[in-house]
Amino acid sequence: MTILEEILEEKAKEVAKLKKSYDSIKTNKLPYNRSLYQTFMTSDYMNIIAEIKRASPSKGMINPDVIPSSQALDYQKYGAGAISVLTDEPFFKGSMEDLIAVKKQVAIPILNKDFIIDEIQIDRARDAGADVVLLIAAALSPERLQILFDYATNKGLEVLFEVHNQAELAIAQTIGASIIGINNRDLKTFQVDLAITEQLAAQIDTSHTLVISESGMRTREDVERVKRAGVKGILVGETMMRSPTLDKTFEQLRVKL
Ligand SMILES: O=C(O)c1ccccc1NCC(=O)[C@H](O)[C@H](O)COP(=O)(O)O
Repeated sequence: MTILEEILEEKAKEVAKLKKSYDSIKTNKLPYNRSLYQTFMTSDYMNIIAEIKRASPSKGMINPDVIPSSQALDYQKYGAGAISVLTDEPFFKGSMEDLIAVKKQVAIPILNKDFIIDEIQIDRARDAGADVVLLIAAALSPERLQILFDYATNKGLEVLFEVHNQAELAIAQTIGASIIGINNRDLKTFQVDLAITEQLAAQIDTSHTLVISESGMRTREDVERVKRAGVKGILVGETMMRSPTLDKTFEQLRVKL
């Protein structure tokens, strides 16, 4: 079984529990309507989605003691265009409480980074104040992706549609995704290769579609490389979470477009 299959198996259990206990009507809803697309398409600098990521399957513990609200404030202060909060608990040690804490602190768009397989997770993301949700092409059938994509967009959320290969990109384009995340990490093998961004971005009309390069961003050279491929945004987790000097890390990665 691949790690993605393991994660999805756990998600199915989580969703089953959520369906028994989650009451959207009783939830204190936080506002959501900050547009990642608008912010990123009109910026002169490489936009950074800085991630709150305590742990991961590929790296184990990364920063278990992080305080999401203060980390998020720093991200915003140093120039993040958006913040991604990994809310999966079993594999990434995150939570929806992390997302709510971040939302209350900052004014920039918030991405709920999780493994969405059901509408109820989209309701929960929206109630918690997420502006953007993630759909991973490798996780679901094209039909199910279309249904969840429509569900999220009809509720006023933006969707970061994540792809890793040619076939997944074709699905994103058929569905009409306007924000495509190219994950450089193979979720089955954990191998990271920035050439994936170069190969796939070349097939996207980047004047209309916002392309985000995800995973493995460490240096200014990495960012310059994906910039040449037409990318306007990067999603950075581990490098941010391990940085002892976030101001310098942002300075290094936030290149002029
Ligand atoms: O990061 C993992 O090990 C991982 C494993 C299985 C599924 C997803 C995984 N990561 C989610 C992400 O896509 C990254 O958190 C994100 O792109 C940031 O990556 P990085 O900057 O390399 O931490």
